[in-house]
Amino acid sequence: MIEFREISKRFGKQKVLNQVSLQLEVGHGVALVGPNGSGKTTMIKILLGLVTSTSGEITLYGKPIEKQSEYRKDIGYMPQINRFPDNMKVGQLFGMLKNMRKDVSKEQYDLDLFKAFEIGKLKDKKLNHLSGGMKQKVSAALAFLFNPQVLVLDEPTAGLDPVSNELFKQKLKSSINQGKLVLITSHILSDLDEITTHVVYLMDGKVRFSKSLEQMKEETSEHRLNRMIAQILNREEVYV
Ligand SMILES: Nc1ncnc2c1ncn2[C@@H]1O[C@H](COP(=O)(O)OP(=O)(O)OP(=O)(O)O)[C@@H](O)[C@H]1O
Repeated sequence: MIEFREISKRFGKQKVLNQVSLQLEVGHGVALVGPNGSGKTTMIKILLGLVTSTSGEITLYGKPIEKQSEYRKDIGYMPQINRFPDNMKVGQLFGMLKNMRKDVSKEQYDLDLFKAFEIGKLKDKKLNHLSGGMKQKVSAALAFLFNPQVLVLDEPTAGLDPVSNELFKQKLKSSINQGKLVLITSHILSDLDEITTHVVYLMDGKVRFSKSLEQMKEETSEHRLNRMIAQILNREEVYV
């Protein structure tokens, strides 16, 4: 569905992504993991058109995204850092975005997280008065609101309390089961355990490995994501 074809990115002299090729399919829960600074957020931003690649291309259903303007509408995005308009109230933000997306009817809205996180109760609160976790909840509810086929979530669980974290994971699980594509980054691997169907491990701007969970389970005989990843990395180091 989405293909990264030899994507490279330089910031000045620094090569942040080095010929990254990757295929992402509907119905997959893809965990994009790797050390700090390995290029995860940059990959996501290139996919969303927020940063331009130095070379390579990304295609959606075989067509380069550069030539499409509407493709972003089908991607729900939760950024690592939320930048909401300071003086706006929560209710006003939802109202404004609904007005901008007249292409989606009310019946199509996905209000599961909006309801689960009780965002309605926050409608008169100013966005800059929200706590970090509340902002994450607003951001999560917005990412799902217009029922996109693809969800791109950059460290979405940071700051969520345990109950909200669980509600969020269940929502991700059911979205993947419904055939959506979820691309998620997190350093908290236990948060990814139940939702991941594929792991892409990025290191120094290169894909160190990209495997399905089944493949990783078979190769390692482990059940937890952190142990599987650690074993695969250790084993590869021996052979390098
Ligand atoms: N706008 C920018 N200008 C210059 N360098 C940048 C810019 N954005 C990112 N970088 C650099 O690119 C590298 C990769 O950053 P990126 O945010 O993609 O990493 P990450 O894997 O998401 O890291 P983390 O796990 O810490 O969130 C880092 O060295 C970062 O300093």
